[in-house]
Amino acid sequence: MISVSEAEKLIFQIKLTLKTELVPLSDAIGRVLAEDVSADRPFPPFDRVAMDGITVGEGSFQEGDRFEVKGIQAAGAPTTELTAQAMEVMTGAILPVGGGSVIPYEHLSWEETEGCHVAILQQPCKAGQNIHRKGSDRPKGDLLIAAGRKISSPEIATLATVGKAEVRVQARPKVAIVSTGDELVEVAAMPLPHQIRKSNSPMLVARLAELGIEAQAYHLNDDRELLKDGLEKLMQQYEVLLFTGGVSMGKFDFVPEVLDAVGVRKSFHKVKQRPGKPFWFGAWDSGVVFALPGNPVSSFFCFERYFIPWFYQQQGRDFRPLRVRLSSEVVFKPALTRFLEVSVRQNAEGIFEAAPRKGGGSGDLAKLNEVDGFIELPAAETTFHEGTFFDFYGFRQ
Ligand SMILES: Nc1nc2c(c(=O)[nH]1)N[C@H]1C(S)=C(S)[C@@H](COP(=O)(O)OP(=O)(O)OC[C@H]3O[C@@H](n4cnc5c(N)ncnc54)[C@H](O)[C@@H]3O)O[C@H]1N2
Ligand code: MOO
Repeated sequence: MISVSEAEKLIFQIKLTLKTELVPLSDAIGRVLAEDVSADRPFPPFDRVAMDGITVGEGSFQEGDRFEVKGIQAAGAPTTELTAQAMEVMTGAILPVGGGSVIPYEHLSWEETEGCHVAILQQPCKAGQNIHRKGSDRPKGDLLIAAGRKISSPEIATLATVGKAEVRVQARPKVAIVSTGDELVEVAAMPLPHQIRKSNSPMLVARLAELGIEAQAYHLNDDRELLKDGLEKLMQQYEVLLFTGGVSMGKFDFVPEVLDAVGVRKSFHKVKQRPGKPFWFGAWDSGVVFALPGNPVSSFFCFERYFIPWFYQQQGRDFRPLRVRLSSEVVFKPALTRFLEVSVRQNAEGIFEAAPRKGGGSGDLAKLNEVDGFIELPAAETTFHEGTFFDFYGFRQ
């Protein structure tokens, strides 16, 4: 049996070659950028008027200075030339030729003299004020976003402004979830006394959807031949197979031997952890298998602890668990890493406090409704003191 950190290391060694694809900008949110994005023009692309008011010629001016005002430069109108001492200009307009600074309406009073509009300055005006100079944010060709960034709304704005109606992003891995076990029936079915409804696949499909992955769910019964045939077909179509169940010591736990029979190379079977000890992991040339233990809490926690960080790594992103403070002492004797269910609240000082939640074992899926995630208690210790910080794997958004 290997440790959690050894398991993680072996998992991280497996790298998929993710393809890229073009998607419309409207579908790019949450995807990972697969191209560098540079400024197609200077930012801003012209000397941009930054306040509604008037533009006057070069130089600085004093309170009481007077300007004859003629004409108006609206946003969206091609540039014009200053034909008097000043021209009205609107925010977002290109600065008229001859304009040297912009004085907002709030700093002006007005007079009508012999058919002329005259603006009188009420405050001093600095040379060049209220002009957002061409290229002052970024020069043309400047790298704005490097490939590998997860696209959020600020990136959408940048992509839009450089004209990316279509964006090259990393393709998502093709993922199948395969539940196993003859005791399992469909969600809509009425189970017989010895049966239960499938809950692991809907849970994992939902969790993958939160990660932006649309996974397909399959079920294979506890039969070597059926498992082998099913597995061979799935390996043709998918890059990631998430098995649940059938990996421990039972007489019908055929998953490890069938994976071996079809040529999936085992990286490890069994990890010094609770829950999730019988976790199996391996890969074939173009894909990877996470064979998660069937108990719902074990399946879920192994998915959170191993699949999600691995998925981040495939995308070139860092996965950093939040550090949280244990709010009461915990004693755990076996020499296993303990993934302990906790509720987490931020206290008045801004620290995240993790309160352990007692409950059943790894079959107690109802308990998951009452927790926010789990903390990882290292195998080397048995007493975990109040006030100590641990890594937190949260599953609520
Ligand atoms: N002799 C031993 N027995 C067991 C060991 C062991 O080390 N030695 N480990 C125990 C631990 S720990 C776990 S975890 C389980 C994992 O076993 P399997 O991966 O083989 O899972 P199953 O036996 O198929 O199922 C376990 C349990 O979970 C329920 N289950 C399975 N799939 C689903 C699903 N899709 N939705 C809802 N519930 C599911 C299943 O009905 C079982 O009750 O093994 C222990 N045994
Ligand atoms: O490792 Mo199992 O998940 O304790 O029931």
